[in-house]
Amino acid sequence: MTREETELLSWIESLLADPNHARHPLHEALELLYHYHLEEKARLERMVSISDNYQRYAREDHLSVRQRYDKALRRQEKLSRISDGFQQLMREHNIALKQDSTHDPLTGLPNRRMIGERLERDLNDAGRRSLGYTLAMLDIDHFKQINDRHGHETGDQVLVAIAHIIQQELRDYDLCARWGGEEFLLLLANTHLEEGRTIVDRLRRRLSKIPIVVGDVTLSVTASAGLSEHCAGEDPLRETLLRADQALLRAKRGGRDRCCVSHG
Ligand SMILES: Nc1nc2c(ncn2[C@@H]2O[C@H](COP(=O)(O)OP(=O)(O)OP(=O)(O)O)[C@@H](O)[C@H]2O)c(=O)[nH]1
Repeated sequence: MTREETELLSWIESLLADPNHARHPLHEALELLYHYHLEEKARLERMVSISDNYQRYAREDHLSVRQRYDKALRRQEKLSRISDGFQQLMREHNIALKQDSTHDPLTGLPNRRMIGERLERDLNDAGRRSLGYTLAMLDIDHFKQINDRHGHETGDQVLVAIAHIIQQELRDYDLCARWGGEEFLLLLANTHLEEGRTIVDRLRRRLSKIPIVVGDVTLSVTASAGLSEHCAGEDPLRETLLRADQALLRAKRGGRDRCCVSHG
């Protein structure tokens, strides 16, 4: 209420209260007008108050819709992060599973399973077949003595070192797998038998010259090998490999530290 309004109202109140004006012809009209004004004023104040409340509720309602939206968005983002993390985990898990099923856990070399797949693929490749395809079975000599003298764990580390040397010595397109125990199978693609013998002999020489150090033990190893070249129509994992195995047996019987070949 403004100051003028307050003053006017208190003036009217004092006029109405003055007994000298009680019989004035306008007294009753002024009194009615005065009360009418007070009622109208109260009504107006109620309407303003309702309007204010309505605006406040509308603001709060708008705010809570936004808050709900933000919360849902945050939850969605969290779910997306969890889902991304889960998918990444599954991808890593699949890669690890594939690695475990196709590689030897000790040396990290491909295992028999991978060799089977690779042989099938390579030997279906007519180009590679015509360039020659040689298998070499390489076996470390007297490996049992290493285990017996230095313990199985040292033996393990020697196998890891041997795997490393073989891989360094081979060409990029060759493949070395751990066939079992101290036996390694080499797939020499684009290679005829005599070239294969040269490669494997070079590898054996290198293997025998490199000192293998495991903790405070330093030792050297020799290896024997049997080679066979895949012939057309031959089952590589049965017939060609069997011939390589027989050649290896001859190398062992012939005194070890040597290479024998099977001419098919
Ligand atoms: N440390 C270790 N030893 C292994 C592993 N796999 C096989 N061996 C051992 O390799 C040895 C192979 O022995 P043999 O088959 O008698 O052959 P060798 O002593 O190498 O003799 P030749 O092959 O006849 O020269 C055994 O003592 C096996 O226990 C392995 O993963 N780790």
